Amino acid sequence: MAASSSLFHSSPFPLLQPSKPTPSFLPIKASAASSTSPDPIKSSTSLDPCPTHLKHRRPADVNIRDEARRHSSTHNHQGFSAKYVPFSPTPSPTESYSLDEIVYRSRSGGLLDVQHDMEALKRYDGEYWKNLFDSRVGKTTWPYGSGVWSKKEWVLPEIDSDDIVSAFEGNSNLFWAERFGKQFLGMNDLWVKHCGISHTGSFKDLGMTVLVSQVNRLRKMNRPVVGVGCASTGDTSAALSAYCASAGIPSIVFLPANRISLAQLVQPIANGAFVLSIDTDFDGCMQLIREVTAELPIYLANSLNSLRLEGQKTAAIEILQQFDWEVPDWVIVPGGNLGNIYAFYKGFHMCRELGLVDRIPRLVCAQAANANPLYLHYKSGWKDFKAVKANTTFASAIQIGDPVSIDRAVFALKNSNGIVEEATEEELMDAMAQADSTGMFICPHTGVALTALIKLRNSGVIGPTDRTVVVSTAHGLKFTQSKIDYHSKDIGDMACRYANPPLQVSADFGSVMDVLKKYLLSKDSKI
Ligand SMILES: Cc1ncc(COP(=O)(O)O)c(C=O)c1O
Ligand SMILES: N[C@@H](CCOP(=O)(O)O)C(=O)O
Repeated sequence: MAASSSLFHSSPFPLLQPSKPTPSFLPIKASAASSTSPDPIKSSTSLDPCPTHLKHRRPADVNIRDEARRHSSTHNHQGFSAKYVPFSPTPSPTESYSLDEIVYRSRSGGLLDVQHDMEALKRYDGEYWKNLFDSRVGKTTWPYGSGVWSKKEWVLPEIDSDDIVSAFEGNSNLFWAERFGKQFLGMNDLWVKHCGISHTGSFKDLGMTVLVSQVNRLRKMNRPVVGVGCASTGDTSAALSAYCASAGIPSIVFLPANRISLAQLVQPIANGAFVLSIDTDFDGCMQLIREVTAELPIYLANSLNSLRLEGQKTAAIEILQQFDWEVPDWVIVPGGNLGNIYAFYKGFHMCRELGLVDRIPRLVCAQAANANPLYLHYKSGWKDFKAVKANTTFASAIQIGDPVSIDRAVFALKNSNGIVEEATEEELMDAMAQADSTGMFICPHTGVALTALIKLRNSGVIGPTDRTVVVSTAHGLKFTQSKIDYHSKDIGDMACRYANPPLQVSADFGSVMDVLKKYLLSKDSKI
């Protein structure tokens, strides 16, 4: 097939070092150096009745999944593998589980981690992986068009592409926060990784595509998985229900009643999930789903399940890729159940171990002061961890007092020379409003991360020229009520200093002209 041979070239990368073998299943970038795969854009002209890129199009009755299926039947042995091991700096070599087992905890009751066969991955050097990942960005090739599955060999190497449930998530915008950086922080190398500009509006899509794909595989293997369930503060449930709906798998979500935004609540409802609104907080829901999934054939979709983090870690790899594999100095991540901070660490760490970069950034985990168990733990010098009762916060998705991934987060922070910061309600709402006033439209959790940045910048820990990435975890449109409250100055004990309420004006030309002149004068002294 002309189309598949250009997408899945079977010859080695022309530009890669000859000492390393090149697996035949990997696609290559169309390159001017290749006589068989001319650059489709360069070789077509606007006068050509049938441009070259159309001549190379797959036949009309073939879709991208069929194309991948045909390809995998000829190249089904990749040689890479992964398994569950107890989460530990030195995992016991005697305890491990296949990813096809349904297991969330180690024998001792501790967390699990997905361990890749690093020796197999190391058979290819850093340049190789960089070229491979770069060659897949922005394509429609199944499943590599996804920012997660473009790193498939590092995520779930053994899954059949046909079992993958993907919305081509990832590849999210790394936004240069030019005005926010200059105006509020005196910084010119500040970036916001918009993980929330995504299929269901949060970074959870990155992990959920992996988890639901594995569930799809398990169900095809006739494993006892009738449905998939989670406890949620609103984003995990949205992602779970969307991915399950797209694969026709039942989803069950436990939501803390009256503690998530309306936009988040409507997502699983619209996607056909079985939604339980439970009169408790997130920690209560988490406890319940753990008990329920131990009894019923419901697969656990929270980040306690280490599969999720395999997808989430690709956001870290993507950041490096977007900087042409240069390492930023700082990455700031808002933390709740604390899976994501470890996922970022793991992504950066893998890139260093496999030779794509030579160091990792310093990580900052940012918490709401109203739900700050990690911050308190950090401030105590990592003494005994104590769960807290999480209080209401505008950053409602991180209103979590007993995070399941506490051990993973501590490990990530200790190994990245990391820092934990906190944000009061006023600080996080002001930061969100300031960011919005420079053209963003962020969620309150991103406001928490920006507050951490502001504090670390003011104290001089983060320097004016440090390249810094703030991870934005959800879309601001999910949290409009918090913005309405702020801009209406409708929040007790909060000055709402950056509120921008609409002006009521009567419907006559004179009144409208008066207010407009006043406004323009305030903006431009030349008028
Ligand atoms: C929008 C948003 N930001 C941040 C977080 C925190 O992520 P994690 O629980 O992995 O720490 C969550 C969920 O917990 C979230 O939904
Ligand atoms: N913010 C999360 C809380 C649960 O986190 P998880 O990563 O363990 O699923 C949510 O949106 O539910």
